[in-house]
Amino acid sequence: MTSPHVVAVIPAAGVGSRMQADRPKQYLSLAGKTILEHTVTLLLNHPSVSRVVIAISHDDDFIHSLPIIANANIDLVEGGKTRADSVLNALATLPEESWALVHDAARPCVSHQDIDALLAVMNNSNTTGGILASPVRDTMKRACDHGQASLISHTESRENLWHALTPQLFPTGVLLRALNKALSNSVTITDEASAIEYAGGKVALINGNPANIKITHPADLPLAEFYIKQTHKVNE
Ligand SMILES: Nc1ccn([C@@H]2O[C@H](COP(=O)(O)OP(=O)(O)OP(=O)(O)O)[C@@H](O)[C@H]2O)c(=O)n1
Ligand SMILES: C[C@](O)(CO)[C@H](O)COP(=O)(O)O
Repeated sequence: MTSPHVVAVIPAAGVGSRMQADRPKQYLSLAGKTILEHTVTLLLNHPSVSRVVIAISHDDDFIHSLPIIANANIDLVEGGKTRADSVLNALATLPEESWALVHDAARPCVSHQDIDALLAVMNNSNTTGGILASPVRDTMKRACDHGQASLISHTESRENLWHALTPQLFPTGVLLRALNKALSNSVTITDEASAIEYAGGKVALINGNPANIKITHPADLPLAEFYIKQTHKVNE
């Protein structure tokens, strides 16, 4: 049986406002390469990934300075106003029968081992697809919504609560239709799984390494640098 066509989709069209850097965070340097180069390289080097599609901002001034972009298995598409729009634009260029492995550019520390565990969902007929996720480990508090951020409103149960990570893996055609349905109904979509859930699909949670952090704030950079050095040893 031929293995399904898996295409990595990398949303990389954000501005990284929370990072407060002089450039979009995916172009900040970690361990000698940009964050985007780390992410693209690890996906290109995975044996099950046939192509990589990167969604970039229409005014991206950095992408063409990255040597890896010349790779024949990389396509660039224009991103959109939101992450979901950027993913949609990339999905529109893929074969309907492929599987889309959607992974944030800002998550350069994912391991091939975790990607292998996620890919197994393609053989599970009981679910639409799956996502890497990590169980919540802290007590969760909901803040008061009276503008007093430091006050606790109440404690939420953390039972069965998970952090959604990426990659998130779904059949391309199913995901495209689910995203279009959710967005056309003005549903707030912050990950692919929420669109699949909205469309009535079943999403498998695959326990992933919490080192697969999304670089969001300045404090994440030294942590990501440490994890990247660990992940390189594992992925090689
Ligand atoms: N319109 C957008 C917004 C985000 N992203 C991408 O989605 C991923 C996760 O989003 P996030 O961490 O929020 O990145 P930014 O939107 O850049 O960050 P911020 O919210 O701090 O501005 C990032 O790789 C980002 O580049 C995208 O492709 N298109
Ligand atoms: C997709 C994601 O990384 C899963 O946790 C997250 O939803 C992205 O959120 P962001 O606000 O776009 O960074």
